[in-house]
Amino acid sequence: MNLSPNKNFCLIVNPHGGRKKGLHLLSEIQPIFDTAGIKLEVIVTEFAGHAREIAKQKDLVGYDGMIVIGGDGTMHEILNGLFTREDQQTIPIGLIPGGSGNSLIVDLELTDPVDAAKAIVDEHIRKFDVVEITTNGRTVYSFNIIGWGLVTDVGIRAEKWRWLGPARYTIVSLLKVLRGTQARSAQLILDGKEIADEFTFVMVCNTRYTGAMKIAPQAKLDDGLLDVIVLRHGASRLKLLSLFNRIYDGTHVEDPVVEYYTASQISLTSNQADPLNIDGELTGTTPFDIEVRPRAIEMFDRRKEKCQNRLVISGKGGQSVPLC
Ligand SMILES: Nc1ncnc2c1ncn2[C@@H]1O[C@H](COP(=O)(O)OP(=O)(O)OP(=O)(O)O)[C@@H](O)[C@H]1O
Repeated sequence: MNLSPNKNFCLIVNPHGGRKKGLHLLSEIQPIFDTAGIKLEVIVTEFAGHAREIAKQKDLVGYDGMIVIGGDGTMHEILNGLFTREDQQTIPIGLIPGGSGNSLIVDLELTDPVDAAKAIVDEHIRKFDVVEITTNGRTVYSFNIIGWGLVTDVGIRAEKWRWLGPARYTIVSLLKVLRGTQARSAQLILDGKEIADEFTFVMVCNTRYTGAMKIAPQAKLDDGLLDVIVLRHGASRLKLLSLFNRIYDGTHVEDPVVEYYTASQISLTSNQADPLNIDGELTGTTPFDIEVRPRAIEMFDRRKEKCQNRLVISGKGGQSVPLC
């Protein structure tokens, strides 16, 4: 069912995301909203952090939703703006892929901007989990991943090589593996269960995808759980390269060196203050504490809400439990 006429949406477009086609995308999708009788108030971001400022401060009264044209970085800003509003108001978010990675949109299978726009017009609203991270005495909100170790090393280098486009993550990951990965000692606690060891990386995932990589193939956006991928230190370069090859279809998790857990409360303390990769942004350091805020954000999706089962996993075993 289409949105009834006279709906008003605020549309925030990042003209610098991805291949800088945000404004072009806007002209492509605008007719879909015009035809549906939906009024768009367009705001073009003028600086990094502007989307966050808008989401935090804009008077939301009279708007039926907020549309975002951008990538994971822009979505991260919107989420953190919304969740730190003084009036605690919220609004359904519609995402149009205008970045490089677009992890959430890949999860939702809405990588075609026209499909993403139609999902908004069709008004299928779903509630998704939000991740609350406490790091350095401040709170950061995430919808995608919290990465530590190799994952952050890749993010730091990839940021310097933005000119390579989306391929930068793959190229940098391969180079890091070939040069040899660093061992980091840490204590990881998953719902009270402690794992103390040397790790290559720990990745806490809310989405299945991070960019085009299917890092957490079992992850669900609305199950109140996070999927944790753990790689302890010690795997050979050859093993890491073969795993990297399998990360795109998610079969890396079938390898015994990859541990896969689900948890809703997670903390990690390492020997030194290591940087974190939160939704692709390099922000915060270890130690950190994580908690899920189940189904705390409303988003437009192609599908309507429906009750599903999911697999709750610890190490290598698992059991299927209903979500609702
Ligand atoms: N007007 C602007 N000038 C410069 N930077 C901007 C502007 N508007 C937004 N930004 C910044 O651009 C950064 C990148 O945008 P975004 O994350 O949407 O795209 P991306 O990095 O290409 O995609 P992804 O995060 O999906 O890989 C964001 O972190 C945001 O802060």
